[in-house]
Formats: sequence, structure tokens, C-alpha cells
Amino acid sequence: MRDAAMMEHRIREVRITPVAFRDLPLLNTVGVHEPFALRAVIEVLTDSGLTGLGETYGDAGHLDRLRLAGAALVGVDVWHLNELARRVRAVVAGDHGTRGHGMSGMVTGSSTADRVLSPFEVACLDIQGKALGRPVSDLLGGAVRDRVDYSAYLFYKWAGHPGAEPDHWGEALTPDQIVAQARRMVDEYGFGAIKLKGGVFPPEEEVAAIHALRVAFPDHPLRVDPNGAWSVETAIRVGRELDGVIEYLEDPTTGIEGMARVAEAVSTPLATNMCVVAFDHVRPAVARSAVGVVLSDHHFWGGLHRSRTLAGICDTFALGLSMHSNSHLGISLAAMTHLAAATPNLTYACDTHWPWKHPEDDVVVPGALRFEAGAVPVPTAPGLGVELDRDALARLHERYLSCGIRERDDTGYLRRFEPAFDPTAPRW
Ligand SMILES: O=C([O-])[C@@H](O)[C@@H](O)[C@H](O)[C@@H](O)C(=O)[O-]
Ligand SMILES: [Mg+2]
Repeated sequence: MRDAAMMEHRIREVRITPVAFRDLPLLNTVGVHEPFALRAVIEVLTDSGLTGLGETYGDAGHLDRLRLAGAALVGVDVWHLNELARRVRAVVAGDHGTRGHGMSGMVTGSSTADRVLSPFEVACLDIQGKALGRPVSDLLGGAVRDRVDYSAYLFYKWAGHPGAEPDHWGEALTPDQIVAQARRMVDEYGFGAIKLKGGVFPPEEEVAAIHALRVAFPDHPLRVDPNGAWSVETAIRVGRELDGVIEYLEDPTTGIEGMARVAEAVSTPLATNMCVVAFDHVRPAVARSAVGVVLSDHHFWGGLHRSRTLAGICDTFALGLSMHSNSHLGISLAAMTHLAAATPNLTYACDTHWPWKHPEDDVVVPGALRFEAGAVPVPTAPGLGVELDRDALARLHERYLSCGIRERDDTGYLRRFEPAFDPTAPRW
């Protein structure tokens, strides 16, 4: 072990495998989820025989950038994360990356270089941990908690994808159906906080759903996130109605200036994963007191170390810290869990899309990650603590090849059934 820890571990090869996994018709303000979600699985192999894993978006534009960056990383010692970042930045310099960022028009301002860097940094940390025989959380300063709380992430949804049988979650279009969805998610996973993805129906209907959740779950902290679908005036009106009912109001409107005007008028903290998504955004947001909580996400903040830098900035400016999620697989859940465990000021339950994923669809060997009482116990095995299931990887790659989806397009998918659908914000 001592030898492995002392050695250089130079990158010999980078493998990037796009995969597709089953997804449900979850509604959001720009459309509806397609039958398959895309991810890319990153394997970094060293000349010393170690392999590290990373996971990121699988959209075509992003895959092109990952491939360019991956080729440029051969020869880098996995301990030299600064050199890793320098090479990624050199490769994507000048690429503004608006195509293929995997977030369907909602988190468009994040840094292209940080999105590309993230899975390689995670894979190098996985290798570092394996070389040292220590979990990734130890490389981030050590776990301050041995389990990481996640929140129930509710979505309005159709009964099933059009033309298919209803899925196992069924329809959720009314307050009662949303409460039933929450009940089932809380019963099955034990979540202690609840988030409703809004921006789908007129705000009055979504407020009614929040009030119904409040009655059904009097002690669960609640959040609602319309992804910027409301005008400043609507956001102020709705925000005032929800003052005292929710723990934070996520992206009620778009832009730092709009959020600042809402923040002045409501007492509930405003949270964001839309107007502060890169380091450049922090200063203006703080100057305008636009947000009270930042949702970090290592997939677009540049990996685990840079997410901890963000955590330090939030601490300095007395901003709350939570965690954002897109549809993801087990490698990402492991990375999110190590990061959250080693981030003392991440005090809110983290978002995760995990319950929406088909239980058989993953690329990691089952068993290393589980939900207990709404939390994931932090893996203690070396590195991320998850192992690649090669058969599953091959299966989900085959599905990527056959599914025909190459870019996430929630709007285009919804327009197939509602041609007049217009996602332009503000919708209300
Ligand atoms: O998956 C979705 O539909 C979400 O709306 C996602 O795309 C958002 O990025 C995210 O969950 C959020 O908190 O804004
Ligand atoms: Mg959000």
C-alpha cells in the first residue's frame, strides 16, 4: 500500500462511454423528460494499473469536448489536479459550450471548462483514494457526517410516456396526486425534506400543492422550484403567500437583478441553481443580496475541490448551501455523497433524482450505495467506493446507441404532443 501511495500514477488512457437509462415523463417549465436520460461514464486508467470513475452529462456537444479533453490528459499524474485543470482549460478555451450541456435550457450560464473538468477530477480523486486506501471524503478534509441526507424530489408527471402503459409512479397532476407521490417517496426512502419541481402549472395550483403537502407533512421542510417561470411581480406575490411555509424558494424568477427584487420583498430565503452557477456570478449576487442559498453541483462547478471552494465562499458571505441534481447514476451519487459528507456548511438535505431511475438501470455494482431513513451512508471503501459493472455499462451503452436521443430536449419532446407549447420565461 505504501508503495502505491508514494508512486506517481500517470494517466495512460481515458475511456468515455455514453449511456442511456430509462426515465419517466417528469414535467418542468421547459417541457417533459424523454423516455431515456443520457450520461457519460468516464474511466481514467493509469500506468500503475489503477482505474478511476467519473460521471457527467451525455449530450453530444459535451461528449465532443470530453473526448478532446480526455486525449489531452494522457501523461498527467493524478496527484496534479492543477495540471489536469490547466490542460482542460486549454482544450476548451473559447468554447462557450451552449450546445449539449445536459440541462435543457435551465442552467445555461455555467462554465464550459468546469463542466468538462469535473468528471476527470472526480476520477483522479477516485484513483488517489485507491492508491492511499482512503475514501474520497478523506481527501476532501474528512467526513463530518457519516450519512448524507437527501430530499424527496417531487415532479408533476404524466401517467406514462405517450403510447406506453402507465409507469409504476402513475399520474401526478393535482395536489392530491402530489401528496400521494410524496407519501410514497417518504415511505420508501425515509426522506425528511420535500422539494416540488414547479413552473408547470399556474402558480395558484402549485401553491395549493404546497399547502396540501404542508398539511400532510407538518414537520418536513418544504421547497418549491419553478425554474424561473415567474415574473418578478408574480414571484413576490407567491413568495409572500409562502412565507413561513417553505424553507427556501428556489429560482422563482430569472437573473440576479430579478432575484434581488424578489429577495427584498419576501422573507423566505431565495435559493438558486440558475443565476449563480459559476464563480463569476457570486460577486454580483452577493453585492445585490440576490440569493440566500446556493445549490452547488460538482458536475458544473468543476468537481469536488472547486465545490468546496464554493462552500468556503458561501461560508464567508453567510450564504446557505444546498445541492442540486439532474438525472444521474451511482457514480454521481457516490461523488455527491462524499462531497456533502466533507462539507460542514452543507446543512440542507441534498436534491437527488435517484427515485426516478429504474432500479435495474445503473453502471455500478449494486450494494455500495443505499438509502436509509432518507440518507445515504458515506462509503468507506477506498476512492469513491463504487465499482463499475461492465455488463451493465455495455447494456446501457447499447441502449444509448439504439435510443436515438443525442441531446436532452424536454421542449422538443413536449411539443410532439402539444405543438403550441411555449417555454419562454416568465410564463406567469
Ligand atoms: O430534471 C429536471 O426536470 C429538473 O428541472 C432539472 O433539469 C433542474 O436542473 C433541476 O432539478 C433544478 O433544480 O433546477
Ligand atoms: Mg433548481
